[in-house]
Amino acid sequence: MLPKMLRFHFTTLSYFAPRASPFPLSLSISQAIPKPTRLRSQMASFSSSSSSKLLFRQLFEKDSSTYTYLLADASHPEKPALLIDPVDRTVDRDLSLIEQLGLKLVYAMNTHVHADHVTGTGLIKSKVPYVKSVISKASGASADFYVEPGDKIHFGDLFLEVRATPGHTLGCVTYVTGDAPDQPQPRMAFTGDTLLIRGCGRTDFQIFTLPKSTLIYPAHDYKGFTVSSVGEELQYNPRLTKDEETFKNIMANLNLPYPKMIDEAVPSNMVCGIQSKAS
Ligand SMILES: N[C@@H](CCC(=O)N[C@@H](CSS)C(=O)NCC(=O)O)C(=O)O
Ligand SMILES: [Fe+2]
Repeated sequence: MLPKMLRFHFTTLSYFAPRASPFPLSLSISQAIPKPTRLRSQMASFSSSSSSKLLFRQLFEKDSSTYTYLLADASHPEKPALLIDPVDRTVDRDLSLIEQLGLKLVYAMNTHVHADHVTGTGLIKSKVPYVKSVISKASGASADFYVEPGDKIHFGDLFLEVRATPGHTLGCVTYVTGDAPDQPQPRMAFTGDTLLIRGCGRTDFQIFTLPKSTLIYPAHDYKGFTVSSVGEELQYNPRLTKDEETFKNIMANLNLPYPKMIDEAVPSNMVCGIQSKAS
């Protein structure tokens, strides 16, 4: 299993979204489902602004120890925002915060199909109809837009890159802040469950091709950590610093309990959190 997880999956986009986008704020996504869509890879035109334009919040859902991340381009007139890995039971809290901050939520995204909680994306869409849900094509789940490795998700002048980081689930992706002059530095990687702080769901070394200064924001933490970096995890992650055989042995003997919500969470998350609707 491990060698497969180490493979690189970057792709060159072969087609792009048309310039006239029906999507609010002229963001990158312009095609609608039902066909899986690709995101425009064109870079946003750069201004001389600094990384201070990124508004960032790390939110926590205690029952599943899940982190939800809020990112927005605070310098853009419409303050477009996105949520990564929202949880259904904290949707009202998240939407209230977004309103208080004067942001316009445009994307509700998942790093993967979660097994331990129901995603908030469907509920968010029912409350804020113009929000579009996003998940990887490889996840097999339904959403408004499907991303693939190498795609870029623009919000205002900022964007996230999509990296394939399978292992925990086949369709796990990591969303990474752009490597460009006016993008936030250090880079930030939203790793889902692929890489946890001093742990992992399943490893994927693709994350470790990022600069050591890259900040790591996983989907869960069970020990009280909030953030790490590629350099720290390379040095101190008790699983990923082992050789392959030892790693396989550790992962085969985690003896984690069956996630309490898996029977409800996975079917729901395959349809964006609401079973009666497509997305
Ligand atoms: N007890 C929790 C489930 C905990 C769990 O299995 N966490 C997953 C990520 S959520 S799919 C995991 O990969 N954990 C790795 C670890 O080392 O803990 C519940 O019942 O929901
Ligand atoms: Fe998970």
